[in-house]
Amino acid sequence: FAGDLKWDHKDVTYRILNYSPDMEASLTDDAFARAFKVWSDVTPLTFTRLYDGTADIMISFGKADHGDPYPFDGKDGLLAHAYPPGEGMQGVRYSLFLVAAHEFGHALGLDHSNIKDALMYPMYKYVEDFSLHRDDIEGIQYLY
Ligand SMILES: O=C(O)[C@@H](Cc1c[nH]c2ccccc12)NS(=O)(=O)c1ccc(-c2ccc(I)cc2)cc1
Ligand SMILES: [Zn+2]
Repeated sequence: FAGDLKWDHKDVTYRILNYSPDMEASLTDDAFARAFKVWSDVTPLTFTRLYDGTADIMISFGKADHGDPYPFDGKDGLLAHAYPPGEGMQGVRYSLFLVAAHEFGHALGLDHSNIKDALMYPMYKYVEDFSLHRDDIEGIQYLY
């Protein structure tokens, strides 16, 4: 995002408002906790989960039209997706952890990266043993 849109406090709170029917709640909680840890590992930020009231980051699963001007349009709602040329879906696997880590990067003020291997690259890419790219770390440490 343009400018330094960032949180003015380090102890950021989040609340999970609802769950997806396709995934066990405890797995979802764990994916989100691991996605926040990606960012707290490289900044002074802490992330605390709230169970009611208003948190800094309110997480909800939505489908197509979910009440904001950006209706989801992908098959599973969350992601817009275009497969590279070739037959079939080339074994596409979605990871809630990866998508959440990417989204939380935006929620912390990061825009997209033009480095293919960066978490903040605009195109989703499944990786087994994920780690932040230097560009992601430089971006978040510039802000916090
Ligand atoms: O990029 C996004 O977060 C959303 C919304 C969005 C579209 N353009 C911008 C520009 C700046 C911020 C957000 C968005 N677009 S999306 O098509 O739903 C999308 C979500 C996640 C990802 C993504 C997930 C995991 C990895 I690794 C890399 C990209 C790509 C695209
Ligand atoms: Zn993005």
